[in-house]
Amino acid sequence: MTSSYALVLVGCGKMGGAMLDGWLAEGVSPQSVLVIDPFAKDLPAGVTVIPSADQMPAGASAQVVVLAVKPQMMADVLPLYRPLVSPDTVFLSIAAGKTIAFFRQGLGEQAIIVRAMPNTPAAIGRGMTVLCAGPGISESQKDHCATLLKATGTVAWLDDESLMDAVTAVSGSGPAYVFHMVEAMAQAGIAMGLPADLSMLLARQTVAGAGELLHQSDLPAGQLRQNVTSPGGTTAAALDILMSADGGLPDVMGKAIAAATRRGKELAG
Ligand SMILES: NC(=O)C1=CN([C@@H]2O[C@H](COP(=O)(O)OP(=O)(O)OC[C@H]3O[C@@H](n4cnc5c(N)ncnc54)[C@H](O)[C@@H]3O)[C@@H](O)[C@H]2O)C=CC1
Ligand SMILES: O=C(O)[C@@H]1CCC=N1
Repeated sequence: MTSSYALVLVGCGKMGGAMLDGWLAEGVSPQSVLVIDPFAKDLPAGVTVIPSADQMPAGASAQVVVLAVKPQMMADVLPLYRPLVSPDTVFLSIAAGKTIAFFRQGLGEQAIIVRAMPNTPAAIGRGMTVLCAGPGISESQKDHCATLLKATGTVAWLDDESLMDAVTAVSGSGPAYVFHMVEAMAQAGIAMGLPADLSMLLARQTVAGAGELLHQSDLPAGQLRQNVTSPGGTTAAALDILMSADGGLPDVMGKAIAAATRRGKELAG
């Protein structure tokens, strides 16, 4: 077993697994990746997996250690990875809420940390990741992290770490809101008499198609919305409800994103 890894992925669940899929699809060599996860299953061929850090080969080193376990277990897991701390190793956390200060406390002040917030469309190269760098990181290490995450979609850097909980609330959790909208649209179609299968197909294809149009078009979302909306027509009737000043979608979305941001701050501790 080689002991010098380009990537060590600690936790290969829904998000870690999505990122791994994205990396492998973009040509990262499976042999350069070590996954550490006691419950990992269905891993891509060629990727080495071990159940726990104590089974790492002696003297193992890594360019990037991606910390992708639940925030609630991060404090227990971190001390196991202190042997990997070196000036040449970046610890890239994707955990909601957990701060750079928290990782420097768990791994030691010398540890080089990047706090990242990806989302699950990373699995198909259409993710959105925001990165925030801790002290001591070199420009080439920042470039390396950005290149790694660009393999899974779009990347943005943020200087003000205090905004990472808002980032998490918008783009990290955001795919769930969109999937829930599909569920809600399908349910509403059923209420209007559509067969369940057809209603789900309509809702799913409409959101996927609208997402793709948004992706490929240069027009702002508001213009794309107006392009659907004939004066006095069906869309306008629906938007009167969704855009109502009193309890419309902006109001509900504002409350939802504020709740997610608050939860991120709670998870910091
Ligand atoms: N699911 C999502 O859409 C996103 C999740 N995140 C963050 O990603 C992290 C993981 O979340 P999910 O993938 O959703 O959770 P998950 O539960 O699907 O994955 C966690 C993985 O950690 C593994 N694990 C448990 N104990 C371990 C240990 N001691 N050592 C190594 N691995 C261990 C589990 O077997 C599991 O495969 C969280 O910190 C979350 O905040 C960030 C952005 C989006
Ligand atoms: O729900 C969560 O806490 C994680 C972080 C962003 C998406 N999933």
